[in-house]
Amino acid sequence: PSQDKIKDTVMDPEYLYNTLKTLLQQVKLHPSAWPFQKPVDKSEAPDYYDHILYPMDLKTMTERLKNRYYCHKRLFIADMTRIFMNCRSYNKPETEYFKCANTLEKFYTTKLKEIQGEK
Ligand SMILES: COc1cccc2onc(N)c12
Repeated sequence: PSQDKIKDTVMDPEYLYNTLKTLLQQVKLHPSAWPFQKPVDKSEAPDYYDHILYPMDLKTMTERLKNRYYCHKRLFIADMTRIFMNCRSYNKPETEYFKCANTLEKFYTTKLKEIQGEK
């Protein structure tokens, strides 16, 4: 039993890492992910960083995952949610970016629930 305990504890970080890696990969491959692959370029939105204080993107999340920053699910969820919140805060509802955020968030939330074993 004690041996199991040790294995279980060790497996957790690896299990979390691999689960988040798969989820992030699926999100990055989604057709609506294109606006979020890299940090917003100032040349495309000169005032973006005046409005958005905590930018986030899928490339940064990939680096954070690799650096083992996501030691708990909630850290991953916080960064992913920020991508969508930033987009909906800076862009108007009728824009392509805003629509991509909603579509991608629906996909992401569905995948997350599958992992968490929710119905
Ligand atoms: C290429 O993505 C952009 C370009 C210009 C403004 C933007 O706000 N949110 C974005 N994802 C965005």
